[in-house]
Amino acid sequence: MVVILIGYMASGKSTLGRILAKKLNYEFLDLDDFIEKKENAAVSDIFNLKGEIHFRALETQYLKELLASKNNLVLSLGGGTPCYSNNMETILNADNTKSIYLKASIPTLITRLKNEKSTRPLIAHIETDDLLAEFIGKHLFERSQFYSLANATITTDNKIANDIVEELVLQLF
Ligand SMILES: Nc1ncnc2c1ncn2[C@@H]1O[C@H](COP(=O)(O)OP(=O)(O)OP(=O)(O)O)[C@@H](O)[C@H]1O
Ligand SMILES: O=C(O)C1=C[C@@H](O)[C@@H](O)[C@H](O)C1
Ligand SMILES: [Mg+2]
Repeated sequence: MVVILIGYMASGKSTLGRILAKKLNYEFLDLDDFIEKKENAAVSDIFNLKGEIHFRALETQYLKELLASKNNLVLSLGGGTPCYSNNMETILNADNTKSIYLKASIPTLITRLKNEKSTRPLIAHIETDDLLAEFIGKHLFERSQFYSLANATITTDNKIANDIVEELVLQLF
């Protein structure tokens, strides 16, 4: 099986994906990290030097490659992956694949992202906390239509990572 973790920036995809993979004895890949290795460049540099459209094309290309070639894999997507190039359709139609939306509330995301803006090119330039909060609210609203297509949704607010992973396992088997 390929388990795909979906969610907004800072929803916990990378953190929880790593723990889940260990528990299942599956390989773990983070799509952002995979792109960085393949392209030998940081995601923020790809955005800044070649533009978001180029990044989205790479993201779709590597997502398809991984879905076609891997099994026993936990794959954490980038925050925007489900929202471009019919990627959600690709994921839902892939064989032996289960997608899970890690749903975090706006206040939780704001708290986390305030401290972690610099590595995330879509928000790195937002200067004040108020503007960041406004951006996240609107952006999450636009993206929720894609995220909520996942096979299952798990709310993550006020839960410790290990408990969320227990819930994830219950959704899978
Ligand atoms: N359940 C949790 N409780 C508290 N903090 C958490 C939890 N899950 C993740 N975090 C923290 O939230 C931050 C974001 O987590 P993580 O990097 O895993 O998110 P992500 O979804 O992979 O983000 P991105 O899409 O930007 O790669 C990290 O500092 C992580 O330690
Ligand atoms: O939410 C997004 O669109 C992004 C999230 C990150 O995981 C990276 O894929 C990149 O910074 C874009
Ligand atoms: Mg991540």
